[in-house]
Amino acid sequence: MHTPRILIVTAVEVEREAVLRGIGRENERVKVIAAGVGPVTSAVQTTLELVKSENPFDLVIIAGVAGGFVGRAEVGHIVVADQIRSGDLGAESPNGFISIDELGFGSGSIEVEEKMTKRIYQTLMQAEAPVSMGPIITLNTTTGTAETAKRLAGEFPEARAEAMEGFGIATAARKMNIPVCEIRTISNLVGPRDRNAWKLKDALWMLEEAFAKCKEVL
Ligand SMILES: O=C(O)c1cccc(C(=O)CC[C@H]2O[C@@H](n3cnc4c(=O)[nH]cnc43)[C@H](O)[C@@H]2O)c1
Repeated sequence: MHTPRILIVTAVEVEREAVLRGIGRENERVKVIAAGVGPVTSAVQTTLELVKSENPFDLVIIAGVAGGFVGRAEVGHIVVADQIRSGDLGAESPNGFISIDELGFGSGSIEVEEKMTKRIYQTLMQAEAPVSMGPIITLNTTTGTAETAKRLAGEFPEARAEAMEGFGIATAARKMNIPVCEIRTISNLVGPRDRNAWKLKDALWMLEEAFAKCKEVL
C-alpha cells in the first residue's frame, strides 16, 4: 500500500523547529523545510524540493505564524485555510483593487485539499483547540498601517489571516499537481506595525501544539 508523503513548508527556521517538535522527528513520511520569507523565495525553494525528491510528495502543507484580521482571528489562535488567496496580485485603480482574475490573467486564489483540511480542522475542534477556518491571504509586504488593514479587510471580507508565503508555495505545488493545505497560528493582529507586540513565542507554541494534535491524521 502507498503511504502518502507530506512536505511541510514554513518560512523561517523557528517555525520549522516548532512543527518538528509537534509532529516528531521520527516520522519518515514527513519532511519539513524552511523555504524563506515571501511568496517568490518560498515558491522557488518548494519547487526545488519537489523536483529533487526521489520519492514524490502527495501533499504540501504550508505552516507558520500569521497576522490575524481584527475580530476574525485572535492572537494565539489557529487558522486553517479553506482557500489560499493572493492579497496583492492584480492592479490598483482609483476604484479599488482589480484582481488578477478580473484582469483575465489567471487566478489569485488556490483551492485547498478539502478532505485533509476538514480532517485537520475537525481534529483541532475535537481537541478543543482555538481554531477557525477561512481564507488566508498572501502579501509581499506585511500590513503596517490601519488604512491598509481596513482596505484589505474590505477587499477580502472572509479572510481570517495574512501571511507572506501561502500563494507562492501553493502555486509551486499546484503546478506539479500536488494538493495543498495551509495552517497558521496568529502572532499579531493585522494593523499598525508594532513588532514588539508580536506574540511569537505563543504562536510558535500553538503551532507545535496544532501539529502534535494532528500528527495522527497526517
Ligand atoms: O524574530 C523571530 O524570532 C521570529 C520568529 C518566528 C517568526 C518570525 C518571523 O518574522 C516570521 C515571518 C513570517 O510570519 C508571517 N507573518 C506573521 N505575521 C504577519 C503579518 O502580520 N503579516 C504578514 N505576514 C505575517 C509571514 O508569513 C512571515 O514569513 C520571526
